[in-house]
Amino acid sequence: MTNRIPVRSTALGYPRIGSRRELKRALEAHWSGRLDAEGLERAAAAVRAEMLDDLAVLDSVPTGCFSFYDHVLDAAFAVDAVAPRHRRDGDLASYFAAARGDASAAPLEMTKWFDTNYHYLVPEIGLATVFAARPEKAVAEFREARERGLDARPVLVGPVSLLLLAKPADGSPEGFRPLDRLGDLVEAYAELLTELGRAGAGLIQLDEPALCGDRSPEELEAVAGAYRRLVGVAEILVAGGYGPFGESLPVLLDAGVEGIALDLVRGRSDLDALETLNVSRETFVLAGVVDGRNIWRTDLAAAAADVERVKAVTDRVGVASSSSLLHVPVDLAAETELPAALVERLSFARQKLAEITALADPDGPREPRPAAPDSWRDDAVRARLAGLPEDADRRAPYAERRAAQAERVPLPPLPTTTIGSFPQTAELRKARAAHRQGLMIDADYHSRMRAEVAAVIAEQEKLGLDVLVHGEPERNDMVQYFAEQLTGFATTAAGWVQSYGSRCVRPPILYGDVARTAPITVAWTSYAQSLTDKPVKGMLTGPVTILAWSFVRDDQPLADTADQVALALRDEVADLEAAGTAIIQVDEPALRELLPVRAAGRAAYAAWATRSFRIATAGVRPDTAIHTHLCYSEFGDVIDAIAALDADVTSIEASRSKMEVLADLDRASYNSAEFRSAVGPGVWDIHSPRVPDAAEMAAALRLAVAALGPGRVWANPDCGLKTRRYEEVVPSLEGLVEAARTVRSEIA
Ligand code: MET
Ligand SMILES: [Zn+2]
Repeated sequence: MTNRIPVRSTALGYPRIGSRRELKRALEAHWSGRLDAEGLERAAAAVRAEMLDDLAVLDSVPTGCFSFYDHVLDAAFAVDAVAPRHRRDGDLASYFAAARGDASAAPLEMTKWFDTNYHYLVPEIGLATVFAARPEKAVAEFREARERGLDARPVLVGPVSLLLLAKPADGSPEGFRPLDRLGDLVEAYAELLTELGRAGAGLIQLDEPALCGDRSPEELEAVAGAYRRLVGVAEILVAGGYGPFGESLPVLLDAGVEGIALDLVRGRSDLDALETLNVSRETFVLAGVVDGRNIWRTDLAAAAADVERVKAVTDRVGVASSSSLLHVPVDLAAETELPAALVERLSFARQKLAEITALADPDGPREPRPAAPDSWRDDAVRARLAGLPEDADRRAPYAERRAAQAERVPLPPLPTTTIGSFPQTAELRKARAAHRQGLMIDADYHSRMRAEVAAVIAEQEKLGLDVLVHGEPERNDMVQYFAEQLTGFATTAAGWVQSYGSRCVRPPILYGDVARTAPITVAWTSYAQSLTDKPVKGMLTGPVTILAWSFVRDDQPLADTADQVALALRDEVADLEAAGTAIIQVDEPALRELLPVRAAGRAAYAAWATRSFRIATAGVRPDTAIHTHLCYSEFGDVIDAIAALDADVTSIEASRSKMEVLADLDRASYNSAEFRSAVGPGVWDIHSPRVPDAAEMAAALRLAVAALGPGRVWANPDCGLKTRRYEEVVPSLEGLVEAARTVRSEIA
């Protein structure tokens, strides 16, 4: 080990889509054939140059965090772990084939990155995967930074996380786990590190976020072996970034890594552990005190105190972000419309770099974060929540509800419905843009949207669906739409955050107490209902999803914030019911996303998350049906929580995962004698342009009937139809109605 302090200030990673989403535009132009590979590379170089301009204020500059699509895919390509079906002429073509698929090959699966709304591509690793170092990207980006005279630090996803995030390649033998290939993979990493060293790299950062999850003794053994091998090759900084390293911390330190980057925002228990571990004063620790996941200004006094605690343990301490800054927008300066009191309390990526350098400067500012202004507080909401009866989240027993609902809205077995949205056509988006820019007056915009609702109702009547929707044409986004109409929320002009590939989202900012000032959706639902005798579902977004897809205040527990959102929704639900709506769907697609990475936090999460949903929904009469919808797979972990939502009908993603969810449902309280609620396992994968035929949807419905019993199955797609085109929607729904009729006649 060296005695120098290698890093005083750094970030673990940085937004890479361009401050004005330049890379998004270049990628989409390239994919549509309007920009050649050279043009794309020019745009990418400009984005990297902008990143380096920003990062230059740090004394150690992370490199290699640029990506054409995804950093996990970059790591797979850096060790040549490319599935045979994705190999094309040229690396870039192979890379995009893996990321997006093409006519001859399905893409890699995409899934959520820890408890974030970022999606990574899942590498496929098998016994036949041949690892080989492909250091070109890492070396080139390192050199780009060095040529500017910066002290550059290459960053790569580490080998253990790469394998833990991977899935077994098709055809792998029973029991094979990608981690079984760690020994071979580590040799490829050793070569990557060697090549980076040859190019002049000193410290190299390996991201091991998977070590922020629960790891078995066997996995820890593997971690120890891998790092003992790699520390001989380079000076390695291991970063996590999504919680505490916990049991992995002593393993990494024992393996002799040069340094460790701790997440002192979400992984504060590592700080306590560090104090008891008896580490050498030579240990190099990066104190991740600037939150990489949220947009609040850092409390510099509190952060400096944490840095001091680390300094009491070791002599080599640097200041860093808690995770990559990938999860926050680039620049607060782009927001000119936000209220001053909010701006003063915010910090986006560029502002966070300034906070990091300030904290690294012994004479830098140390002011605490200013307290929230009184105007952000709503005592009425607080009083109402405090006075909420203990049983405000409880409804009548399911059996009683079921009978009352069947009487109020008689439906055939296997009722057909959709999830809410109908296609957001180019024309609708144009109208919305014109309205936003002030080029279309409110009245014209509303009549345009009402005409769309009427068309969507007419289409559904023609198709013969049983439970209709208004189609959500008026909603720009299922969270932002509600955020715009609730107090305590702000929306940004340019606060884009990468969600996957070229896709970015603009999460609203939930800064204060939340309340509803007027009904939000009632007029739309009532109008739709006035056009048809069939029941029209009311359509709301649930409290957990609203939180998950926003930047949320961090000055009180998430549970309290969720309850405030729930109360606002409870009023909306009550107004829908008063307007005569018999079925109200409250979507919770993000229920799985906020599930804590470690098992220890999960029960508490499930308790508050499901209670907030029930607060939102339990105010209704027994004869009003509450539906919910979830659409990202891996339900196994949250199946009991889904049951605890106590919805009357749950529609759920099932077709991509080949109805596997039915097995999970079988284990859940769904099957308990007192709670046998209905389920709509999606029989049409709306994430693909493919039109399924009636026979295949009927086969899926038969599986569902066999698993759940005929009285409990609904027929519906996997998710809303907003991203699809009518050319796909109409024939698919025709097939769905036909499939339901076929299976209905079989069980009659
Ligand atoms: C991501 S879940 C989407 C649910 C919403 N009701 C829709 O149909 O679009
Ligand atoms: Zn969905």
